[in-house]
Amino acid sequence: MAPTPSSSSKLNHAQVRTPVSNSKQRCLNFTRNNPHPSPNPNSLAKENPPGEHPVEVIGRIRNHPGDQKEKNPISFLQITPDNKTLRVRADIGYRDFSLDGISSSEEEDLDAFYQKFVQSRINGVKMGAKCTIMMYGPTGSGKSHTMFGCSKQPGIVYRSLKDILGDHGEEENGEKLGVGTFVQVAVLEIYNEEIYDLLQSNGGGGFGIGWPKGGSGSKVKLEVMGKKAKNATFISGSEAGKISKEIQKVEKRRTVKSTLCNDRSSRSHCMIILDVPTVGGRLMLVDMAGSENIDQAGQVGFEAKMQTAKINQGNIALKRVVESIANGDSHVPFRDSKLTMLLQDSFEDDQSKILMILCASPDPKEIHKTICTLEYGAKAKCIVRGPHTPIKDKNEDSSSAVILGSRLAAMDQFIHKLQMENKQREKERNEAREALLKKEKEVATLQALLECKGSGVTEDEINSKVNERTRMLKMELDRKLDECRRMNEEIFEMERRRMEERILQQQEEVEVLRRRLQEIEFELRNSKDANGEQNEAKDLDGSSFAKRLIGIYGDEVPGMVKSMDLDMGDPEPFTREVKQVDKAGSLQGFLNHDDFASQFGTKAGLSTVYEEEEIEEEEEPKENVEDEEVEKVIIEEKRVCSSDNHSTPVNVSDSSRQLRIQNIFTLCGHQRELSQQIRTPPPSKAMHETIEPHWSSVMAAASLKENQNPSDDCTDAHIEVFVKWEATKENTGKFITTLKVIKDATLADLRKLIEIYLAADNQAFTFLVLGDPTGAPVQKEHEATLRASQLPKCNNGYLACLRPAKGVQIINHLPLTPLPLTPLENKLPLTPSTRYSKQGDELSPELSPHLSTTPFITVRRH
Ligand SMILES: Nc1ncnc2c1ncn2[C@@H]1O[C@H](COP(=O)(O)OP(=O)(O)OP(=O)(O)O)[C@@H](O)[C@H]1O
Repeated sequence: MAPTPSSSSKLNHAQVRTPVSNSKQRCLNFTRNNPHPSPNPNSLAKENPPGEHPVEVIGRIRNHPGDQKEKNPISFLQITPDNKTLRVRADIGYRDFSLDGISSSEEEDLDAFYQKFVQSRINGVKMGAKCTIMMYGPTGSGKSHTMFGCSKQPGIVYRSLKDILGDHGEEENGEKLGVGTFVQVAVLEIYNEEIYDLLQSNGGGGFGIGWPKGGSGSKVKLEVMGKKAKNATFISGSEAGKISKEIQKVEKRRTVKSTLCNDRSSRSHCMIILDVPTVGGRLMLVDMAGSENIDQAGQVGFEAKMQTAKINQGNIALKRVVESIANGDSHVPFRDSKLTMLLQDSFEDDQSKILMILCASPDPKEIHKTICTLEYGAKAKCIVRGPHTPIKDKNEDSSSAVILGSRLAAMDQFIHKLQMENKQREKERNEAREALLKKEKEVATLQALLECKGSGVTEDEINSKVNERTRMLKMELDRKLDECRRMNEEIFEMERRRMEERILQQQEEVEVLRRRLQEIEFELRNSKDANGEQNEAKDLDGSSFAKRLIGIYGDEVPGMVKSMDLDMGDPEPFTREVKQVDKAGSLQGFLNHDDFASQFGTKAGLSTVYEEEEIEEEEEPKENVEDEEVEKVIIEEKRVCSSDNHSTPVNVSDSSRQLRIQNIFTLCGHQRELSQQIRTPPPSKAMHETIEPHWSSVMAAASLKENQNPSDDCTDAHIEVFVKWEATKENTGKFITTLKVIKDATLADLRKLIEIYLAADNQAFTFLVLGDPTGAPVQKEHEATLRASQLPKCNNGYLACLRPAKGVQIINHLPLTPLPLTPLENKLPLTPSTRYSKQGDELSPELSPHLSTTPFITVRRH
């Protein structure tokens, strides 16, 4: 075939496209451009000693496709640490494939891969070796990517060129490169079982469906002659860059088509034949079409299916060739496909080596294809080249016996290898089975244990424990309950005893009191005898009083105990002092505790309220007033019992004891009667001096004559004033008290007394001038100018009517709730009602109800 002038003219001297026959071209270049003698083929033959494996198989696992990377972070492919075995894991188990090397593109990029597995081969080619590098694998597994690379990383083709020709340009190292190495490159495509010369173009014609749309013209079909493509065009050159560019251009002319497996699936096998004529080296780079089957490729239609079938024809033929060589078949079907025809030399030439790169995808969906690819590679790896390769056309004289012997030896080796592998697998399987059995036993043991533990034993244990615990808790609870009960009983018993003791103590006290009273009664009787007839009535009354008292306390009234209990707990006991004032208004004195103690002993201290009963005795001569205790006015005061307030300190315990008893009497109202019988000692000087002279005179004159008939005490010097509230719709006009004051006492003086009386109630009031038709209240500033004797007269006394200040309610002196001493109160022999009932006709009709409803007990406040 004549060279194409046009193509020749386009290229420089180093890049000549010369469509000549292989033999011619080789011969030409070898003689013309090789100044150095080619390496001795025998020396290369020595590098491939008989019986060695001419096919080296390397696995390359591509990256995870972008979208699947995160979905399948763990690949089903596992590389052993020695990088020689690839384990394919499936649900049912795994399979190990022993290869000459395995590389994962995630760990080793193209550059690393090339340096590790390819570069040494290329260096051999540079030195004159023959090497075929084949990319085998399913579509989309990265064959083209590894072979041609991408924009970022050049593939094996361009790196090889660079390694063989060097990195430098011609201008820089022209001398060296020009003289040294140059290469001839042919680019062929096997598509549809036709060989096309990608470096040649028909300039416009087309080959129909499948041809590149952007191509500048139709591709030139080549015939196969022997084991070579006849008239294939070569690019000759020593500049790697330029040649690479040319290859890049024609690479795009490859037939590609979008399939289900690959957007730009190579529908053809691409073969780049790179001769290094100077040394006789040859590099054949084969990027095979995808090894997928027709269905997987998703081709529709008869023609498309035919295409796929034809593409696969090359793969299938190659597979058969590999198998038959590996099997030592007498006939190797090289002629079954154009691809195998062109690769025949690679397999048969003793000096030729094959590097088969098995491309696989880490996608688990591709597991089946991956396994097929690896099986294929494993088989290729088993190819053994005998000491005398049966290349008939070279060694016509070789005896068939020798060939057969070497093949048998290879077969034996292969079988032995397989047997070893089988043994290894068997061993592994046995080990795995043993491990499995062991695990199963363990599981069974654990299960048995679990069942054993899960049986009724545990339940019984739990139940017994629960019962035990419940019993213990119950016992503890019972014990605690018993303890509580015992404690309760003890406390109750203790309290009972204490109460009994108290009662006994109080009974004793009452007994003592009773005895003392009897003594007093006795003394009184004696004194009565001495004082004549006048006192007789008193004695009688006194004796009756004493009898009553004894009767009352001898009765063991429950209320009594109660009242004493109440008083015992009083932290600030109050004591009463009696100011006894004679009719002349002179202060007789206070009854202090010492006097009480001397008179009644330490156990009893009674504050007494004098009560005049003998109204008939009021006409007694004045001169006898001092000697006789006839008319005594009592002012009742509350005072905190403390040592400061007394001239003589009192023993605290005795004092409180006295106070308690005194309070009982006070509450009972009997102390009046008691005091009636007692000769009141003169007031202490200190006390007497503490009272302001004028005020003391008023005070002395004033007395709370609750139980006394006012008429009894009216003298020339003193007047009696009945104090009551004004009767209105809301208030019934209650009687408050009767005051005995000196005649000159003013309303202001009265106010003071009344205020003392009402102190606890704190009720503001104004005096009303009764008799005044307007009933006008007396202005407070006028009170000092108005005399008590100017008040309206009433029952030998005077009536002071008080109007409560606005908004102030009159407090009823009667207790709202009955006191605990009600039974005793009810026993009081003297009540105002009884007293006034006697003389009710003497009282004005308005005053009578007030007086009758004013119980004496109410005037005592604690
Ligand atoms: N190792 C890799 N790293 C990054 N991308 C890769 C790698 N291998 C393949 N690819 C990408 O995957 C896609 C398919 O790869 P490629 O064309 O090389 O597959 P193939 O085996 O040649 O398929 P076919 O047989 O159909 O031609 C491409 O886009 C390529 O860039």
